[in-house]
Amino acid sequence: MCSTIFITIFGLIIGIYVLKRRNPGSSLPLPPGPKPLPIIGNVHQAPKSHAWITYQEWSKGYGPIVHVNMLGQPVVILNTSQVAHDLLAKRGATFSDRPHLFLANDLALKGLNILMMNYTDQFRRHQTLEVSALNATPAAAYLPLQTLESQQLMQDLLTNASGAGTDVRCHFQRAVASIMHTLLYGFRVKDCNDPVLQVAVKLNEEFSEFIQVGANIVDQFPILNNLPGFLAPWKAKAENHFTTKVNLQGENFRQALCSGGWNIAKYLKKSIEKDSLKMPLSELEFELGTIIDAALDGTTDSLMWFVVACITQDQGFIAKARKELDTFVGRARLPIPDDKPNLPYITAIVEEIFRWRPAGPEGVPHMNKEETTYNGYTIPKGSVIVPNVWTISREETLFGPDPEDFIPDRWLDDGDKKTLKALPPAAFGYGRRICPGRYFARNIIWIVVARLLWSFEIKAGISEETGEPTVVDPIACTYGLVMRSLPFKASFHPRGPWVQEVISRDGDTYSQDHSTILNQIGADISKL
Ligand code: HEM
Repeated sequence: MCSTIFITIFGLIIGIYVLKRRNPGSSLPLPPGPKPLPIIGNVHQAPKSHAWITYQEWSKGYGPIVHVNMLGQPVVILNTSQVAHDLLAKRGATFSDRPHLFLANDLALKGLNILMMNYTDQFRRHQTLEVSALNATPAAAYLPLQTLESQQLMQDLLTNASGAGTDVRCHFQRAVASIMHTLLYGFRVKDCNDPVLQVAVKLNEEFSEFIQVGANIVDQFPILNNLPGFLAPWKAKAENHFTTKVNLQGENFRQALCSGGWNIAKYLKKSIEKDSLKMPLSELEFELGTIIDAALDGTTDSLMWFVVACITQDQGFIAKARKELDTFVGRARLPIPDDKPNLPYITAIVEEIFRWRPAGPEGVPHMNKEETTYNGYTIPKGSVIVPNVWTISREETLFGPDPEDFIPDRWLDDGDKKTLKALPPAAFGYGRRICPGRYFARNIIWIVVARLLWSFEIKAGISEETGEPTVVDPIACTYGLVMRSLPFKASFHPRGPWVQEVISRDGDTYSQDHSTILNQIGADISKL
C-alpha cells in the first residue's frame, strides 16, 4: 500500500516536471542541453567555479543555444555572437530585464543599483543621465585627465616597478580610481591605500559574491530570510554592505558639491533640476557610486591581462607595436590620444585584450519578460539569459584560427593591415543594456597601453628565492563577476635612456591643478 502511494506521488512529480519541461505554452522544444534529473534538473552538473569553461564544453556538444534547468529555473546560454545579437539586441524589448537576486537586489542594494534594475522607467531615467556623461562625445572631453593620470602611472611604474618587479595591480587600480573620482567628485586618489579606494574595492568584492546566480540559497528561497540572524548570516552582511555603500557615496557626493571646479556630480545634479527628472538626490548619489564600481574592476583587470599577454604571449606583437610607435611618435615624447589615427596596431591590441581575456567572461545575465521562440526552440518566460562572452570571443568563423592566442593582427584588414575590421566585440554586452562606459574604458586602456609599450620592457618579475624570472600562468584567475589574474610580479624596465628623460620631464603630477582641467572639460561639455 505504502509503496503504491509512494510510486503514485513520485509519478505525479515526474509528470509535472516533464510537463513543465515540455513547456505547455509552446509546441516547440526547449533548446538542447545536458540531460537533467527529475526535480533538481541540472543542479548536479552546475559548475562550482569558472562556469564559462563548462559553458564552453556544453556549447561544443549542444550548439549555439543551450538550456539547463536549475531547480525549475530555466537558464539559457548563448554561445555565438549571432544568437546574442538576435536575442539581446534585436529583441531588446523582451530581453532587457535582469534576473532578480534577492540577496543582491533587495538586501544589499535595496533596488537602487542600475546594473541590477529591470528595464523600467526608473532605469531609463538613470540611463539617460549615464549616456549624457559617458557617451562617445563627453568621453572624448575627458582625455586630458586620462592623459594626466597615465603620466602619473608611468612615473609610479618607473619609480616602483623596475628592478626585480612588483605586483602592479594597485598602481593600475589607483590610476583608474583617480580618473573616476576626479571626474565624478573632483578629487584625485593619490595612493593605493587611500581609504576611499580601499572601501570601494572591498564593496566590489562583496557585490561579486552577492550577484552570483545560484550561489546564494536565499535567492532561491527568499522565505529563509525570516530565519533569525544567527541562522541567516547574509542578512547582517548585506545590511552592512548597504550602509557602507551609502555612507561612502554620500560623503563623496558632499565633497563633490563643495569642490571648486566642474565635476560630473554637479553636472548631473543640474541636469536633473533643469529637466525636472523625477530622481531624488539619494538615487543620484547611488548612481554615481555604481558608475565608480562598474568602472573600477573591469578597466583595472583588462590592463592586468595586457601585462599577462606581454609576458606570456609575445609572438611578435610587441615589436610591431614599437615599430608603429617609433615611426609616428618618435622618442621625444609620450604618445597622446591625438596619435590614435596613426596607431591602428595599438587599437587592435586593445580590442584583442577584450577578446582574449574579457573582464566578465560570463557577461552580465539578462532575463526575458515574455516567452519567445527562436530557431525552432522555445525560450520560457523568465529565463536567466547568459551571454557566454568567453565562448563568443573564441568563435573561429569570426576571429580566425588560434583563438587562445593573443594575436592583435586578427582585428586589422588583411589587405592594408591598418583599417580595423568590423568584428563584433562581446566584452561590453548587448542591446539596451550594453555597457555605457565602453567609450570611456576604451580611451583609458588605449592611452595606458600605448604609453606602456612606448616606455617599458615588460617581463616577469624576479623571484627573491631563486633569482630566476617567476612563472606567470596566462590563465590563472579568480572566479566572480570579473575575471582577475592571480597575483604575479612583473618588472617594467625603461626601454632606453630617453624614457626616463621623457617621463621625468613632467614627473609627478600631483602639484598640477586638476581643477583647471576639470573646468575646461565642463566648458567643452556645455557646448555639446
Ligand atoms: C573594460 C572595462 C569594462 C567592461 C569589460 C565592462 C563590461 C560591462 C558589461 C558586460 C556590462 C553589462 C552589459 C549587458 O548587460 O549586456 C556592463 C554594464 C555597465 N557598465 Fe561596464 N564595463 C567596463 C567599464 C565600464 C566603465 C569604465 C564604466 C563607467 C564609466 C562602466 C559602467 C557600466 C554601467 C553603469 C553598467 C550597467 C548598465 C546596465 O545595466 O544597463 N563600465 N559593463
